[in-house]
Amino acid sequence: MMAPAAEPPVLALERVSIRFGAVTALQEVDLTVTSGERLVLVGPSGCGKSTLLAAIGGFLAPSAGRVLLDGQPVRRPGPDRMMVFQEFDQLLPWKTVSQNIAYPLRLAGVARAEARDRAEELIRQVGLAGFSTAYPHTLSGGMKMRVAIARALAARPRLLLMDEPFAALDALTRRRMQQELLRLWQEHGFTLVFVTHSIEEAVLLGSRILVLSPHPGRIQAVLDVPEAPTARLGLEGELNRLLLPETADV
Ligand SMILES: Nc1ncnc2c1ncn2[C@@H]1O[C@H](COP(=O)(O)OP(=O)(O)OP(=O)(O)O)[C@@H](O)[C@H]1O
Repeated sequence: MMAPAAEPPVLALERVSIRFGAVTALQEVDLTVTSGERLVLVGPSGCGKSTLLAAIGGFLAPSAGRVLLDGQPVRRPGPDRMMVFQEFDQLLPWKTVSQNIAYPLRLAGVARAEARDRAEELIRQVGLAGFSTAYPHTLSGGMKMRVAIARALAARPRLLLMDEPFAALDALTRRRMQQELLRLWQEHGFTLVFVTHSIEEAVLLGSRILVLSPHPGRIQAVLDVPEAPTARLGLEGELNRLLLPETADV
């Protein structure tokens, strides 16, 4: 009997290197991400996390190697890879909440009525019912982040790419957004690549954690996140030792 074929990865990086002049930001990174995974990238400042995300997004071409989405080389940004940043000004200030969410759909050729319906559905799902016609400057930082997430999910991307999305939020809002992201993941089952500096956030949100080491950026470790809370605490300890070796025993 033939073994069942393994599901092809949504994303594959094959020996990806990225150089900026004399600086090698990433060196020969190999990685695959399967459908529904929540991959979190951690590592010290300057290790290449944002560079890796930009290459997946199609904003940066690798100096060597390939980035494949569903087996096809990534050459440019596209609505199949929606990006969420930490900046509060990532929304278009002259468009309402609903228009901000519908805009990328319209650009991707979705009909006006369907774009509006999808926007309204996502507005409800991220807890912003009643704010469809509000403009970004009237919203709090947390609400703007909800709009950015709604906009990304409305496009039904193959990959949701998030670059430290909650880093600029206050601690309480950050916690709430983390829980809501997990809830949205349960509803939508999207595939997530998430960059953070926070070990706690990585363990909370990730199903797998990739640790990068700097200069040049390479994969130092790939760790599965266990379900059991005690095992998760152990993983936090392990990540602390990997990322802060000099302070691990203090
Ligand atoms: N456009 C660029 N031009 C030149 N060098 C760059 C550019 N972008 C990134 N770099 C360099 O590449 C390396 C990786 O940067 P990157 O921003 O990807 O790291 P990071 O892990 O996201 O850092 P941080 O956690 O501080 O955001 C750094 O040495 C950085 O100086």
